[in-house]
Amino acid sequence: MLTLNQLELRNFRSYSQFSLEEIGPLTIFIGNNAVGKTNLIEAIQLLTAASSFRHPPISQMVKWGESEARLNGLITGDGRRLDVQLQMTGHSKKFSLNGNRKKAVDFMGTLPSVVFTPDDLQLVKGPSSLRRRSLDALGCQLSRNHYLISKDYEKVVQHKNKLLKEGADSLLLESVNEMLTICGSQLIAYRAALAHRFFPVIEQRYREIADGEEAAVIYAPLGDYGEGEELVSKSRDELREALAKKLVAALPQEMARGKSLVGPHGDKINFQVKGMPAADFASQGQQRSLVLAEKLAEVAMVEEVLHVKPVLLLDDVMSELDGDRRRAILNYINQDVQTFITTTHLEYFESSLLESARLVHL
Ligand SMILES: Nc1ncnc2c1ncn2[C@@H]1O[C@H](COP(=O)(O)OP(=O)(O)OP(=O)(O)O)[C@@H](O)[C@H]1O
Repeated sequence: MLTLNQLELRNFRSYSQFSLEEIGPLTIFIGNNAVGKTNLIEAIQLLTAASSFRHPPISQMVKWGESEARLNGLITGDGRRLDVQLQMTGHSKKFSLNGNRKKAVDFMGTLPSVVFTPDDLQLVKGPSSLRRRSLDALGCQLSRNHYLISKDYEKVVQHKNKLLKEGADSLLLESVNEMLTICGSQLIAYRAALAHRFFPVIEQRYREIADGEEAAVIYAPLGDYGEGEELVSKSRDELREALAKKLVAALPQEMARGKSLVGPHGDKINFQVKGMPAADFASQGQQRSLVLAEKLAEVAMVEEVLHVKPVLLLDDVMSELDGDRRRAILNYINQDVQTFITTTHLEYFESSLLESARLVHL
């Protein structure tokens, strides 16, 4: 099993220097508010998933007054020793693996991670963009193509929005729509394939956490193209045609509003509990169970697809969960997933767990 064995931060956020060696299966970072706990979770996420859940500009991560930040990690296991490094200056990020420069896309599969923060509790009732981002973040860690296509699609939509704002003519917009159709239908196909595999795992985890209560997660991007089995059975050509038609129909309205309105950047992903839309009806407890089910399902998916156990990063979520839901997470931790937890108080943890943890006071 691959694990993060050493971690070193230099001039990263609030840290001039921080290092931790011989890291074991469970580490708990304890400290007061603003002491730098989340900064450590972010550093580990950058060295594993090559991204930060905070989505900051690079310059924000370099310690104030410094010109360069550096993160180093040593990943060991399965007879391997991997030195991972991320150097950040004002505008650039450089990843390297065993001294060789890597693109983010080639770096991110080395040791994946799943992160759970209090912000994730907005996933159920918050805007669809949060659920799309969450699905794509998993997809990007699982598949190089998902990453590349979502980046390409983002660029084309940005370009189209710029043209729409500038009042470009329909001929130019139609040619951009052709590119959008190609990348967009591919992105839909990747999302559909992932959702088809991933959502039943969320539903299963939810049943386990919520005493058999039924939940569903639904991705139906192209209206009458259905969801689940029906959607994944569509060929790439069918998806392309369906998206192209929608883009043609929407163009006059897009030109009038100066904004791109159709495509996977507007896809809806919705949770249901007992057949009802969770965004409208789920209680606080049901929302927490859904998000927890999603996170545990992410761990399972990474393991199933990449045959690597991800690192689990739990940023200050224990205080947000009740006893049963905390136990559901801690059960997972027992199933040997290397885990990092931040907390301001240790009272949320059972003594047996604390005995097996390394406590790092900040
Ligand atoms: N680029 C930076 N340079 C210096 N300090 C920074 C930088 N970015 C963030 N900080 C500081 O890091 C601190 C926040 O750290 P962090 O978010 O890790 O806190 P935390 O321990 O998780 O707190 P809480 O328990 O309140 O969530 C703040 O004091 C902030 O000012």
